[in-house]
Amino acid sequence: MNDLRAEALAVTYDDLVALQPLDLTVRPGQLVSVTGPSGAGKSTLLWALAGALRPTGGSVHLGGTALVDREQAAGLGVVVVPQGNGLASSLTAAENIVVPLLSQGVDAEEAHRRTEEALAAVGLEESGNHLIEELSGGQQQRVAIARALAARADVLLADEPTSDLDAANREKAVAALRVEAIRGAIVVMATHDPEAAEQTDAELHLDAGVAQWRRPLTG
Ligand SMILES: Nc1ncnc2c1ncn2[C@@H]1O[C@H](COP(=O)(O)OP(=O)(O)OP(=O)(O)O)[C@@H](O)[C@H]1O
Repeated sequence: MNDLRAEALAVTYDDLVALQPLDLTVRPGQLVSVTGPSGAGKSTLLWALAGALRPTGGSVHLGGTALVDREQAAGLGVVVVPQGNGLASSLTAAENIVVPLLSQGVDAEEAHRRTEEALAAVGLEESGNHLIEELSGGQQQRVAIARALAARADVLLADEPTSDLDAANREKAVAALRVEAIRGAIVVMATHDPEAAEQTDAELHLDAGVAQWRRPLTG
């Protein structure tokens, strides 16, 4: 698998500099947290890494390929767990996971197997048939994580994936992200949660768009 590399990546919204030029390389197998206060630029960085934002400056590459838009990045295995989960509320938890897999051409049996495994990884093996609108905020967040797990991403970008979770479920969610890294994925998680950040390999701290390593990546 390929490195994810940002070079002089910068984002400005009108007059607001949301992300100052940033160089970052994350390798397969690494789990990195992005921390910082509200408005620091964490989501902006994740969306820029996801190819969803056209940066004002710099570039993002996955291996030798520049990420130019969200569709292309998704096709290269770049998966996002968005803040606010992005699930279809009138579908069941399992349908939210299985439908995108089927639309990507994953064989039906394999799609259902991955869905069951992913729901189990976040402790929701009993909730697959519940409509999203019937689930709590924390359960919905876990479904969003499960959907990303089932996608078998090369790059998994999770925006505050544990914000609505209690301690036990947070542990499970971070453990599931760790398993993704062990599988060989690049995993970047924005978080406000110091305990979740502590469990990652490195912590990049953002403040007013300026990034500094609190714990740098090694290896
Ligand atoms: N689409 C947009 N247009 C204009 N300004 C934006 C836009 N999105 C974000 N911003 C601004 O850019 C800055 C960084 O926002 P961003 O959402 O990246 O921060 P964050 O660290 O993820 O915050 P939070 O922890 O609250 O989610 C903020 O000042 C925000 O108001």
